[in-house]
This record gives sequence, structure tokens and C-alpha cells, in this order.
Amino acid sequence: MATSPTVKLIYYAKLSKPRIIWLLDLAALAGAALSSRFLLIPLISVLAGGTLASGGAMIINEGIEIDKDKVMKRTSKRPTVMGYVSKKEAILVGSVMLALGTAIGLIANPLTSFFILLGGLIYILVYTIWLKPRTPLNIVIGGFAGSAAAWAGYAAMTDSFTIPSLLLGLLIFMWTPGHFWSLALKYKEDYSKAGIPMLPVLLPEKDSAKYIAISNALMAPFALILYLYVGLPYLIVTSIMTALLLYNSIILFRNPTAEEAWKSFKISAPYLAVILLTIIILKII
Ligand code: HEM
Ligand SMILES: CC(C)=CCC/C(C)=C/CC/C(C)=C/COP(=O)(O)OP(=O)(O)O
Repeated sequence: MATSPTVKLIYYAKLSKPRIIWLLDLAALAGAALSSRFLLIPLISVLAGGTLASGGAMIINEGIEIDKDKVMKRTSKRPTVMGYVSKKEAILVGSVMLALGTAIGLIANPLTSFFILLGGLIYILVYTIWLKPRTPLNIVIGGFAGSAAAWAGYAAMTDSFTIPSLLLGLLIFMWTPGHFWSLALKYKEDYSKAGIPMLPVLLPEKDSAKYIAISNALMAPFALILYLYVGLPYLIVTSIMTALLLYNSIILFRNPTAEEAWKSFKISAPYLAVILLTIIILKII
């Protein structure tokens, strides 16, 4: 029986991983705010284009990884795995969304469009196809996909790529390993079954927890340095948030269990969200 367009749309909405996209959009907003400029149409275009492109990239990823998603408990209920959206259809629809999002970015300027496309291509070509099945460093390089969202936001306001923009992107790049390895530590059996060489699959739990703590500690200076462009209130908020994150990382290091890793993962998005929101609020007022 043919699926109605409305139901199909719901499947694609699910596949676009909205639970993740909101933070990518916040990264683009923070990039825009960091520029201290406000241009409404370019801002709308980078948010609309970036959302479409990252949603499309996620859908392509799920089309490509349909066989792996089947094996992992966490991803086994996705519309692709359930047969509601085929591999070919997911890759086609995702590609159209990525292309459309990139085109919408042109309304701001070509540099914005370039960063939107860059984020999508790093995620699909570099992370999903090339690195993810091959090396435990997959998300260390793949992390640049998220950086591109911040760079697109800054470029939309300034048509440029300067030190503050670079630093915000590097913060997201440095935040990603701690964010993801803590999830991968909890789901290491899943990744092992799917034959994906995530760091926590290859290392004993204690070592994975150590690397999560180290990567969070290495991220700290990249969060703090942005006070040069945002001011003292930002430094105060970020110091408190980073101290909490590092405290949690020490607990994980001392007690490297899946439960502690999950707590570390669940803290990662709110940590970055508070930092990005602080930049946005302080640069707007
Ligand atoms: C290549 C880099 C990244 C990888 C491999 C990764 C991986 C993941 C995975 C596997 C999940 C769980 C998704 C699910 O079970 O449905 C997740 C959740 C999430 N990711 Fe990432 N992520 C990456 C980068 C990012 C970036 C750059 C952002 C935003 C700036 C982000 C924001 C989120 C958010 C908000 C969630 C939901 C968190 C929650 O449920 O508490 N991720 N990520
Ligand atoms: C500007 C722009 C378009 C940026 C795009 C950035 C982007 C799409 C980042 C994706 C990050 C992410 C959640 C990866 C999870 O993939 P996974 O395959 O490891 O997750 P899964 O196992 O849940 O499928």
C-alpha cells in the first residue's frame, strides 16, 4: 500500500535527526552573533539553508548506513531500517535537501553557501563513508562538520572567515570527541556488533574514559579564549560550565561505567548550548 505524503514527511522529519539539528542551528546563530552584525535576510537564509542541508546530510547518512543501523539496537527502529524509506530514496531526498540548503545559503553570500556544503560533505564523504568504518579517529576529523555550522553563521553576517569564527569552530571541533565517545562508550557492544571501530570498542573502558576526560580538558581553553570577543560575563559562565563538565569527566574517569558515560554524554549538549546561548545573549544586548 502506498505511503501517504504526510506519513512520508513524518518519516523524513524523523530521519533528519531534529534532536541534533537544533544545536547545529544554535552554533550557526552563535557564529552570526560573534560577528556583532545583524542582517535579517542572510540570517534567515543560513538557518533555513543550514537546517535543510544538515537534515539532508543526516538522511543520506542513514541511507548509506542502513545495514549497520539494522544491527545496532539504538538505530534499529529508524524508518530506513523498518523499510518505510529505501536506501536509494533516502540518498536521493537527502541529496536534494543538501543541494537546496546550499543554494539557499547563496542568498546570504557564496562563502555561507560554501560552509553549508562543506559541513554536509565532511559529514557524508569524510566521516560517514571514509573514516567511520576505518579508524577510531573518525569523529576527531568528522568533528569539523559541526564547525562548518558556526563558520556558516559568521560568514552570513560578514562574508568572511576570521579569527573569532575560526575559534568558535575549533571549540565545536574540540567538544565533539567528548560528546560522542561518551555515547559510544555506552553503546560499545552495538558498535562492536556493527563492526564500527569506535575508540571505546577498541580500548578498555578505563582508557576510553581517560580519553574522554582528556579531550574535554583540551577543549576547555578553546571555550575560555572566546571571552576575548565576548567579555568577562562570558568568561564567568564558561568557567563554571567547564568546571562542571571537567568534574563529571573526573567522575567518569574514576568510575568508567556505561551509566557514567551516558551522564557525560547527556551533559555534553547542554554544556555547548549554554556556551552558545551566552555568546548570543551577550552579543545581542
Ligand atoms: C561527527 C561528529 C558527531 C558525531 C559522530 C555525533 C554523534 C551523535 C550521536 C550518535 C548521537 C545520538 C543520536 C541518536 O541516538 O539519535 C548524537 C546526539 C546529539 N548530537 Fe552529536 N555527534 C556529532 C557532532 C555533533 C555536533 C557538531 C552537534 C551540535 C553542535 C551535535 C549535537 C547533538 C545533540 C544535540 C544530540 C542529542 C543529545 C541528547 O539526546 O542529549 N552532535 N550525536
Ligand atoms: C553546516 C552543516 C550542513 C553541517 C552538518 C553537520 C552535521 C550533519 C553533523 C552531524 C553530526 C552527527 C549527529 C553525526 C552522527 O552521525 P552518526 O552516523 O555517527 O550517528 P548515528 O549512529 O546515530 O547514525
